[in-house]
Amino acid sequence: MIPTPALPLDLPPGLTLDTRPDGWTTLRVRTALAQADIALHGGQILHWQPRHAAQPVLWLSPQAVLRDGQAIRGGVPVCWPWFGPADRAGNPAHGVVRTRAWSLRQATAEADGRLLLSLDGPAFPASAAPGWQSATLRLEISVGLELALALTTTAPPEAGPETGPDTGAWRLTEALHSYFAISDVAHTRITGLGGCAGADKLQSGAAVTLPQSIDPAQPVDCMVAHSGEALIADSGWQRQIRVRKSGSATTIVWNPGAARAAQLPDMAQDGLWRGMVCVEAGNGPGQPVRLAPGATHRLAMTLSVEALDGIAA
Ligand SMILES: O=P(O)(O)OC[C@H]1O[C@H](O)[C@H](O)[C@@H](O)[C@@H]1O
Repeated sequence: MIPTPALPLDLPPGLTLDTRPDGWTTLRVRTALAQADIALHGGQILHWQPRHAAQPVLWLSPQAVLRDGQAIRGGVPVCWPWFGPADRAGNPAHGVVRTRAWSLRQATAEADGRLLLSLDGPAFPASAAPGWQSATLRLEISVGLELALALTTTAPPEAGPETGPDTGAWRLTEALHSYFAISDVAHTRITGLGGCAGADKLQSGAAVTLPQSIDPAQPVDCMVAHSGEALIADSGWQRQIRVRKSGSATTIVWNPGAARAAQLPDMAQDGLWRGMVCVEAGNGPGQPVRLAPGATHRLAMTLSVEALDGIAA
């Protein structure tokens, strides 16, 4: 069933509703500063391109589908209230909100040309994520020459399941799982994570320390302790994408490579994996957030794109 989106009656200039041929609704932002498309399904930004960028900044699989209960492959999926595999059988990876309908709470056009959107997280049954159904989740999106995303969690008012020093707290893992568009993995390097330590998911979670320059032409799936910025330098498109973040103690770097991509939904088409890389802002299982009942936490990410200075080999 395609949910009917709840929308404010008056949309500001630059924001329209787009009903796609498959019946799903996206919010379409077209301003003097940038263009963006946002699906209410998953509260997921699918496209952002500031006016000075010749190419979209976010990658969206041409095979992606908007389907109830399914995640959209690309853009910035919201992983919440867990990142990674579920801790109980039958639950999906990466939480319960990337496959459900969010609602638009507010949309405003700012005097400086930015368009601000505020989305409320979806309802979900208690069985999907026990206790979390009484949390409040909100995503704020600022579309302009930069793209800023802020995901705010207010923990349930009741005591959570944690024991030990944080008895009664809620354990949250999460990510803004950004997929970036690149000209080709062969022309791209990721920097800013050199020396950061964490887990290599390709080696069953073995300890890893990242090099100064990551070559995404080799399969990579690492979650490392890192709270600074990362750069995605692309000599093919002569640009670099800057990923800044706050409230995030983990950065996740992922490219599946050819063999794994062939097994993944919406990535199997020959060569699609070469045009994307994920550099994600989160709080992973190695650095979970523990929230007292009713406490608030804000995970934020700001993206910008600029001419390439040089590429680290
Ligand atoms: O296929 P999905 O459930 O969307 O997950 C896609 C990817 O997300 C993250 O980047 C993880 O680190 C990967 O291990 C995972 O494969």
